[in-house]
Amino acid sequence: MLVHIPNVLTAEDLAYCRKTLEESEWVDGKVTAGDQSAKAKHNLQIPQKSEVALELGDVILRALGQSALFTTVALPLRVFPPLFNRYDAGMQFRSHVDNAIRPLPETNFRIRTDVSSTLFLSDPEEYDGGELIIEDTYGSHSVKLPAGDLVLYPATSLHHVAPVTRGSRWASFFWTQSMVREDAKRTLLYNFDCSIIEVRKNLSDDHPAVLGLTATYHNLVREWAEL
Ligand SMILES: O=C(O)CCC(=O)C(=O)O
Ligand SMILES: [Fe+2]
Repeated sequence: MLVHIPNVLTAEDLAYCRKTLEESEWVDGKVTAGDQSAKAKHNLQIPQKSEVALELGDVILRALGQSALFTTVALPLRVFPPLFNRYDAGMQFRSHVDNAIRPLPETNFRIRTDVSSTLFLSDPEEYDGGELIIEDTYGSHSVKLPAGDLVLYPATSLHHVAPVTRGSRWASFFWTQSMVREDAKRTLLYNFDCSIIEVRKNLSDDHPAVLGLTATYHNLVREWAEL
């Protein structure tokens, strides 16, 4: 399931991220790529362990923590520290699938990448091209969002970033290990949750239908969650 979450970053957080990134040093993006994707990847990144990446990553993690939609869509167990990339004119990231397992920097932990995310830091008017194109069983989806908005998609998807032909596209990207590994199950839970929210607009919280649906939602999570 592909989900767009608007306004994950406030205007202040966005301005702070952009200003800090403007003053930072960028390196070749191949540093965090696997073997196949290194050949496909032509962009720049902020070094993963730099203070800037850690500091701005925390700004983003804090914002995600306040997003009920992120929680209900991703059902996060662990979120990889956000990374930052940039495509200037002529840069692109050809078709690839993200690595399944990623070591968490400075720890002995690894995460399984279930959900991939891009948080746009440039507005669509600032560049041409640079669409994130995601393939699924229903075809290709082209994503180009306002700065501060997030897209989540299954990490199992083939995807690419189209060549930027004018300007520069800046983004943060990261992966989430979900409590629910399968996209199909996460999609069912998300749709179920949205329907409960709709029902609660018309029925009181102690109505037997609300109680029953809420109990079933939690019991499905209990059935499917891996912690
Ligand atoms: O820049 C993006 O939107 C996606 C980046 C990407 O696919 C990756 O780094 O694996
Ligand atoms: Fe990717």
